[in-house]
Amino acid sequence: MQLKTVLTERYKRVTFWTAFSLLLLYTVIVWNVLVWLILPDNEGIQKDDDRAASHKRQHAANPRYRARSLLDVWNASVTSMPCTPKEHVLFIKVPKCGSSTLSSIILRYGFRHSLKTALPLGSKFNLVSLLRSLNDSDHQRDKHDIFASHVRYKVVKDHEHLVPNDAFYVTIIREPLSAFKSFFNYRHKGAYFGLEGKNQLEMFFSNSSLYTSPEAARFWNRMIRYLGFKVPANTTQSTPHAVEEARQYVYHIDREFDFVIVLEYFEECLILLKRMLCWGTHEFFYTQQKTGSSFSEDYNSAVKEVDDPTVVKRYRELSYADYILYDYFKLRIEKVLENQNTDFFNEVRNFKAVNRKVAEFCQSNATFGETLEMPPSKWTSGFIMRKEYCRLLTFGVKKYIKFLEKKKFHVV
Ligand SMILES: Nc1ncnc2c1ncn2[C@@H]1O[C@H](COP(=O)(O)OS(=O)(=O)O)[C@@H](OP(=O)(O)O)[C@H]1O
Repeated sequence: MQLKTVLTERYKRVTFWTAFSLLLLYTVIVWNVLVWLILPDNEGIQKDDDRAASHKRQHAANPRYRARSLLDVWNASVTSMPCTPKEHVLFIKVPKCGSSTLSSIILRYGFRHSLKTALPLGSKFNLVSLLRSLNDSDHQRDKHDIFASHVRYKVVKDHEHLVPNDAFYVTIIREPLSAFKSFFNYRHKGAYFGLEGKNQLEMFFSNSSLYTSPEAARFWNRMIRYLGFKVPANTTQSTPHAVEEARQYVYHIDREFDFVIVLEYFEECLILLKRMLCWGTHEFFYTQQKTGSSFSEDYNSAVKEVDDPTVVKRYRELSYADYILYDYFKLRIEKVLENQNTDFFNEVRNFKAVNRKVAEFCQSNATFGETLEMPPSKWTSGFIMRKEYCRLLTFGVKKYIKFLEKKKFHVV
């Protein structure tokens, strides 16, 4: 009886341990099969994690990322954003339309958020150089997050494989005659045509041998041509056919771009852009870049203030396609603004006031280390801004290129 009990007990133990071992073996096999089945994904995840970790490491080690701390944005801001910031932006920087001001806003965003930015190679700031950079074998495989250098839309279209599919397409235009005046002054065209003193533009447009000269042929429709429109040959004056072609191209631009900013409504457009991109208000602070008077002392009297009706009429005829472009998008923005509520206009007012304070602080004699403190408001994140941050605000494209190349931002 005792022997039987002992045998039964042993039998039970053996059965238990056999069953346990089999179960363990089964678990190990199933586990291995599962691991084998999902291994490629795991590896992918691991690689991504490694990449993210190395990305973060680079940030920590790279002195240029210290730039972020120069503007401490208070998280307690009332403007919490229930949207995801768009980080793929293609900005077509139409010359003499306030494009450098907007470009530096966008480049700064790319810089502060460590985005991959398409920049010209070396210190040469021209289309050829940007193209060389885009065609560079190291870059060719990768898409770029940010495009904000001078580059014609046609060139971008030819390199569309480098632009993320979800990129936000934005450009800027300006009242055509103002843009032309800015160009005329910046490129010293008065001196080129032997004009001196006041009212140079009036003299230029009252002399047909000047405004019909081969040199002047490239003066007209500069904005729409930059945006890719081929002005039909021999149509310096608008004909119904030429007008229709230009109008069709403007519709095309409207379809291709998410937003066409009109300089005359710059701040309003910045707030609309801020909402569309879901960026913080502080990302849009700016100081005005490339003002005409900084290139020529007599800009105002020689060019800018010229409002002779003949000049206006002649320029309108010669640049008819730019006016079709401008009138269309100006009307568009005015309609958008008509539909905004008081909150929007209060936000614009608030932005102007805060940006003015920022600009004053940056233009003041405050020394490095001094700060500007802005409390949160209904629309603006509160922030503490150190004087050094002003450099980021005033940097133009060329400077960004230089220090992005060096991968350094010296804060002390
Ligand atoms: N925010 C804002 N509001 C109004 N006007 C502004 C603004 N930012 C730049 N500007 C004016 O835009 C002109 C310079 O244009 P760009 O920056 O496109 O020039 S450039 O092509 O990059 O050289 C130049 O115009 P002019 O002064 O008439 O020459 C700038 O003064």
